[in-house]
Amino acid sequence: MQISSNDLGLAARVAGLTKTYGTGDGAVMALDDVSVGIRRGEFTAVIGASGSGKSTLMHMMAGLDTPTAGRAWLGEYELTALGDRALTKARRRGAGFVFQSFNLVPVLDVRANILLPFELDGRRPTADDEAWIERLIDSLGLAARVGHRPHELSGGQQQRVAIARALATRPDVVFADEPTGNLDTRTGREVLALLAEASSSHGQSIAMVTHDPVATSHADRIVMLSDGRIVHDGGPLSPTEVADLMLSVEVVR
Ligand SMILES: Nc1ncnc2c1ncn2[C@@H]1O[C@H](COP(=O)(O)OP(=O)(O)OP(=O)(O)O)[C@@H](O)[C@H]1O
Repeated sequence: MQISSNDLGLAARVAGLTKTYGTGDGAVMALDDVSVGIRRGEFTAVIGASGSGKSTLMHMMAGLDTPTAGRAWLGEYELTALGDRALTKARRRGAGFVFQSFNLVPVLDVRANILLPFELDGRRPTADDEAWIERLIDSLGLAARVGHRPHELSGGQQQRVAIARALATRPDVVFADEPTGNLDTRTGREVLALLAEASSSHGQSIAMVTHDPVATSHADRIVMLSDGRIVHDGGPLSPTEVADLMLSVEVVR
């Protein structure tokens, strides 16, 4: 019988996930038998040193890449049971993305960038979607910028457009990969607060990958990877506690 993530109150989950890059002597095991679920409405931070497997895990959970072994579910779909076309569709419906490099389409204005997930999915926003998008544009402080193109915006504004785009379709999970990596400290903090607000006020499930202990301060849950394995999974921690945790894992390695 198929048990989807939804059946377990999870927005996404992976079981026994392994990812090996390359073969023979050059093979790298980026993920080693990882099982974890993203709980609905929670802001989960995935932390770990460079090379610990954070981005690989995110890519497998979001259906951007396929595992060597194990299974992955996103919302109602088992990603690892789908062919290419169905996988693309499941990812478009189930995942929103915020990347370090913003990844906005340069020739489209702000509004068209935010509406892009609908366009790609071949559907028109409903009246309810439109109202939600207007709310997002307002609450993210983009109302005066909707007709501008990305190069006319600051880095912080571009990331706010990326957040609006990721939230627009109310996906099962918003995956954020080092969302503050290209921003100054103050703008980075604002972006994190906006993501946290999306989770606390609107029940948006968020999985954020970061190696910055300060970026985890809004997270409800902290999952830590080391050498492709989960070595910590618990409630909120202060940046100092996160830094200590990362240091202790590095020392043990
Ligand atoms: N396409 C690839 N080909 C070969 N090895 C890869 C590939 N992608 C990742 N790896 C290796 O897999 C391991 C995990 O990489 P991953 O990018 O998931 O780590 P990370 O924790 O996200 O690191 P960072 O914080 O530096 O982005 C690393 O050893 C990396 O070199």
